[in-house]
Amino acid sequence: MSRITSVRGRIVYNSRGSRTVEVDVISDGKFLGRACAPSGASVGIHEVRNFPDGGPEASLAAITGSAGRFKGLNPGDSGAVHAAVREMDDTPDYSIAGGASAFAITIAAAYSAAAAAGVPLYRVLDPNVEPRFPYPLGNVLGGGAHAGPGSPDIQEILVCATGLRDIREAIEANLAVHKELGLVLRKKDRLFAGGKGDEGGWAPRACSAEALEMAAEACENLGYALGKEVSLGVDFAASTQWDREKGAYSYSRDGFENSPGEQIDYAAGIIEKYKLIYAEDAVHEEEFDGMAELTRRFPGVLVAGDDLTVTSAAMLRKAVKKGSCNAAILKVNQAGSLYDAMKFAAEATAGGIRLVTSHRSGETTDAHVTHIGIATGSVMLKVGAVGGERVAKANELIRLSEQGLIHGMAGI
Ligand SMILES: C=C(OP(=O)(O)O)C(=O)O
Ligand SMILES: [Mg+2]
Repeated sequence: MSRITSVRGRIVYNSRGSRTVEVDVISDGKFLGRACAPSGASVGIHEVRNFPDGGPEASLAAITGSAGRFKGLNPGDSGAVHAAVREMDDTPDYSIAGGASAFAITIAAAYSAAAAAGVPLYRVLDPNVEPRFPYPLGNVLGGGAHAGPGSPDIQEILVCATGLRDIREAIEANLAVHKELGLVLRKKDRLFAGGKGDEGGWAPRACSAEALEMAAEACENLGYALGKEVSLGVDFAASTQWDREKGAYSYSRDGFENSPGEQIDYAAGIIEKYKLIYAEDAVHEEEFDGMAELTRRFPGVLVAGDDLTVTSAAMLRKAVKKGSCNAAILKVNQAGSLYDAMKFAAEATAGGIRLVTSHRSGETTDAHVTHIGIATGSVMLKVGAVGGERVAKANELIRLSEQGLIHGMAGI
């Protein structure tokens, strides 16, 4: 059995050019596992803290100070690695070391175990998984917290080739829609300079309604019938619009306000008009009942929680009890430790909730999210469409397809 022989952290940079932590775990003096922590921009109130007071440097100090705790552990024993992480920081929200430290150590350890065993990471995460390719869910247009003023209020317009059965075709369909949408935007707005949001989706000066129309037009120009070969999805990230004092959703760019009831009808109207396959956080993160209404109204759509469920088993239990979603985003750094995220995944699957494993807006070039999506039986992989840190995840799907060990696409 392999044993961890060293743990070392360093400060590197994420896709926003911000400082983050990366960890190297080495087992048996030679098997390297490396992981780098991402960061969100639209962060759920119940997520763990990514960094403590003192920022990435404080996380690095915690990693360096605790490196000895991990020595001698089996890198593939996620429970033991998690327990050592909890000795480093036993606060519920990782306020001492930051969730980024827990994230990077636990994923780097799993990678080191995979290197030692000579198997893909997804096999270490679940040795019994019957692997399938999750459908890539690509951000083609960004707004909200991911793009500058003047961009749409809704955060993400997404595309997913749910009608295609080949992973390369599914990736290429997303890329084709992204390209075509760039052409549509240039045609409609001669001043459009090709700006993009944090996740690589175009960030035009347009309201949400115009943005949705142009995304649909791009799909149709390519000959895709919406809801057939290719479907649209939306991450409303509605907590960004929610104004608690007013008790209303304020769409300041789009120029309207929605009461809580109107917000449900607004989201329902978009789901119907554009035949969405995927609708995330359509109401704010504490509105479990509003989410439940949408879940009841649209059983054929993935009505997903992200800020609602924050990769927390406790929040998920509440959502399941209330029927607030039929799908949930899995972002390891919302939970901090990979161990807790995998427990969340198991509980979601047992509760009939479909999983969508996701990147963050401030990403890294790592591709572990691809393996986590496969290991958890996720139906979709929300990893963006373009940008080096986004295609890194799609390219890992292509590499894995060459091994011939993954049989077909996930059933949505
Ligand atoms: C990926 C997302 O953005 P962030 O990482 O900013 O939370 C999201 O909200 O789904
Ligand atoms: Mg989201």
